[in-house]
Amino acid sequence: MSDTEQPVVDQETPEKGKHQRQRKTDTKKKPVSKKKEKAQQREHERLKAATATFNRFYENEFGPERWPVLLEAMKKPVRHCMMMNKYAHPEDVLAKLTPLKDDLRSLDFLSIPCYASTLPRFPHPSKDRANITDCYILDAGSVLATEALDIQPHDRVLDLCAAPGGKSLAILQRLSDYGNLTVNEISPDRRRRLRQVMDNYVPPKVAQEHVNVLGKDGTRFYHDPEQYDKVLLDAPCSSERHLLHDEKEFEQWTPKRTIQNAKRQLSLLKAASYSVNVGGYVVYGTCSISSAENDKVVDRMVRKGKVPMEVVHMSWPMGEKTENGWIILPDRSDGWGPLYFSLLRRTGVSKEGEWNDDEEEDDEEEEEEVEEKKPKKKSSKSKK
Ligand SMILES: C[S@@+](CC[C@H](N)C(=O)[O-])C[C@H]1O[C@@H](n2cnc3c(N)ncnc32)[C@H](O)[C@@H]1O
Repeated sequence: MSDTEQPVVDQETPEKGKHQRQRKTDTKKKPVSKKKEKAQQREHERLKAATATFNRFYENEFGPERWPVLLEAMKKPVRHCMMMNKYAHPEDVLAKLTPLKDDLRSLDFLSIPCYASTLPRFPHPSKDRANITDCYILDAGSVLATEALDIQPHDRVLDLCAAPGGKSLAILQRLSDYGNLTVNEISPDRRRRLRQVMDNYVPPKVAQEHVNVLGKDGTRFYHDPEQYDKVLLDAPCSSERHLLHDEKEFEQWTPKRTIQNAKRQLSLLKAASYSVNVGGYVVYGTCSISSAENDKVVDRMVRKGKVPMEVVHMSWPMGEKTENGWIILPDRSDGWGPLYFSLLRRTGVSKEGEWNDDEEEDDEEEEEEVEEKKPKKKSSKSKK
């Protein structure tokens, strides 16, 4: 799922990856040493190979007609929206929005005030009279994922992979004085950013009484069994759209990466399911387009049944229905996404002591699936 926070992005100019910047300097045609030339050649070959593998893999997923269209849409800059912060003073917020009213479009399908903009740039978030920041810029798809949890004012909520905190903030917008939110983040640097977001957006009294920041490994989050009404698992994932804008990261991509991610995602989903009440809900989400990281993770969670979970099939205002959830893809959703999410409900108590017994067997199963997908030389045919 998308890890977007306060990007100062130009909405119309494509984000310039290092690759694009590199090309610009290359056109100056300085004499290049043989050694440098060879290094450039190797770099070029690596990129070409990664591009070919990437395209083959996802053409297999989406079919030869859809994939090029989706790829082009993903190369465009991510579309953002402006989520208003309910803790900011209403008069200050009104003063900010009034001059912008012709450029903002309210996203009415969301339950918290969010705006899309026709401006090339969103206005910067600013401080209200009490030093609370008034708005947060994020991918609108991200708000949709938290909407799926249908947060009630009194809910006890866990955000298991929370930094930098856009979705935690979206959850807080719906909680009242009776609810509380636990935000967890493993990375110390990112946790610092998360705390900063909480400090900037949430009044100290609310943060003190209703927000709990933890730094645990989410795959081992087993100390709070059946403690939460709702759990958001916005899982670390392949983030293919971001990869397309970062040449160095993109070069590292192989189909194995999606399988490694899927393993970690399943461990996180198990812990999330263990933490939710019987009858409570987990939203599992990613910003990956790989079904191995999306429907298949949910499938394996439900199939294993050690914490009994069922998929809740619901209707949704945007995106495409998948086997276990919804996916919002930028070629068909006005530039938003990618975002996958699935809503799961816990249906019973967990069976103690049987947690990890057949994980190894599962992992081998998945590795085989990827190996099988490798096409033979030069075959451009896909299964769809
Ligand atoms: C997709 S991002 C979350 C974005 C966040 N929900 C938001 O809306 O701002 C995933 C986060 O999970 C964290 N993470 C990765 N592995 C983790 C683990 N084992 N336990 C907890 N957090 C983890 C990453 O550091 C990253 O910050």
